[in-house]
Amino acid sequence: MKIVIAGAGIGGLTAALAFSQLGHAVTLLESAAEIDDVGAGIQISPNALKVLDALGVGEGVRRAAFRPHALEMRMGRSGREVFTVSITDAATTDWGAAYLHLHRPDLIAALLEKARSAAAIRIVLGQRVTGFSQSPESIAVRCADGTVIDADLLVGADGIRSAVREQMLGKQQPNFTGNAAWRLVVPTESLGDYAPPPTACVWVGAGRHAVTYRLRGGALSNFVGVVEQSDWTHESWTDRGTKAQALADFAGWHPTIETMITKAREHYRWALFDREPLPYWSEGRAVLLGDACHPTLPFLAQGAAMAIEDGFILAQEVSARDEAGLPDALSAYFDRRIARVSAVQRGSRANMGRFHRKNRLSQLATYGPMHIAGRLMPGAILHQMNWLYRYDATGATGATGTPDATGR
Ligand SMILES: Cc1cc2nc3c(=O)[nH]c(=O)nc-3n(C[C@H](O)[C@H](O)[C@H](O)COP(=O)(O)OP(=O)(O)OC[C@H]3O[C@@H](n4cnc5c(N)ncnc54)[C@H](O)[C@@H]3O)c2cc1C
Repeated sequence: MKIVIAGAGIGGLTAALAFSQLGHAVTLLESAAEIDDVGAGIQISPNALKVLDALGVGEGVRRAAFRPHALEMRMGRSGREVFTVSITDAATTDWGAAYLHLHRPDLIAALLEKARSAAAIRIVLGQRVTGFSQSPESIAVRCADGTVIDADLLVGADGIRSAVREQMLGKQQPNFTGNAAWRLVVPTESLGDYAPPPTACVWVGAGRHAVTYRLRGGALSNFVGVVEQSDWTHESWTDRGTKAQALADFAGWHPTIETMITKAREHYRWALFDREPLPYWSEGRAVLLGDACHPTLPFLAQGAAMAIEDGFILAQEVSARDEAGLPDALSAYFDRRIARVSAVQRGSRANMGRFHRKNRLSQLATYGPMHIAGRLMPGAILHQMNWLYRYDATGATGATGTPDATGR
């Protein structure tokens, strides 16, 4: 089939590789003049890495990654440990792949290198998709410069403000959560004694939390700091912020946090959005994936992982039938994905509440049991991630995980 994909982000690139591997011709249209990504970190969990392996980018990703040895939670101001749980080799074996940290541009570069070497993928930069019209036989994809491309299937991988979704379901703003996320990356050597631990570490405090981890074999350190920003209005959503504002947001926090903010050269602040699950993801020959249909809060670090799984499963379902079976393929794709992504959306929201305990009493009630569980049953904390991490969209490892949080 002739597949047009709108958006060459993590989801669009993954889908392009999956479709081309299964013998389809792909045109990937990206509105930006260059494909790169913000200098921030991303956690790639085992469920996503299994897909990247199946697409032949796992090795490139591993070369660029950092592998943390533990999950940790600490109090933001004092740095006191709530729990530390080792990510053992046994856990990694059970999940079926490693848990990695990457610099986002490194992940994009690994996907892009593979896509550029695939004869069946044509990448067009600076080409913004504005809409589509379709008949039962084909779909015509319209671009901002007047170009029209005929295809058998249009995949909207065009992110949270998707033009493809807008045409399908009308213009609806995603919900602003009242939170903004600071994101910065800093060379680890510049931090001296205040380098963050070589773990995935969540620092918790009243109305805010931070996550620190290492990238690029440890050479870079990443900081994501989430702060309540309920006074923000539509106009402030694109306000990128300054170092002074980041320091003010985390004033009095542990020197690791303050030093990371001080030493970073660039400070970005992002408004965080959420959206209720959509009733459908396709209309005729147009279909959505990733943030275009399920923007996910970052509190389970699964937004990109879900886009990666989506792209692979969509290509599998489409390829399992001939063109006449396209409506069934798109229904099967939705049915295989909706329970899992909805559970991730709910789990992310619940984690946001857990991390942002306001007063001492609710902090004690939340972090106290976590502290005890970390000491007495560290395996139980890792076990909670099994439904997410064991899942294998490729089926190559026998799909030991479950598609949703109920364990079904
Ligand atoms: C603070 C923060 C931390 C996060 N951390 C993690 C993490 O650790 N792990 C994880 O798995 N996820 C994480 N996420 C989520 C993750 O970043 C997103 O879910 C993921 O990038 C979505 O990928 P996507 O391809 O669907 O969309 P996007 O990455 O938004 O890509 C969309 C692409 O489409 C292009 N585009 C837009 N409109 C058009 C158009 N009309 N025509 C053509 N091209 C278009 C854009 O330029 C872009 O390249 C985090 C998110 C945030 C905010």
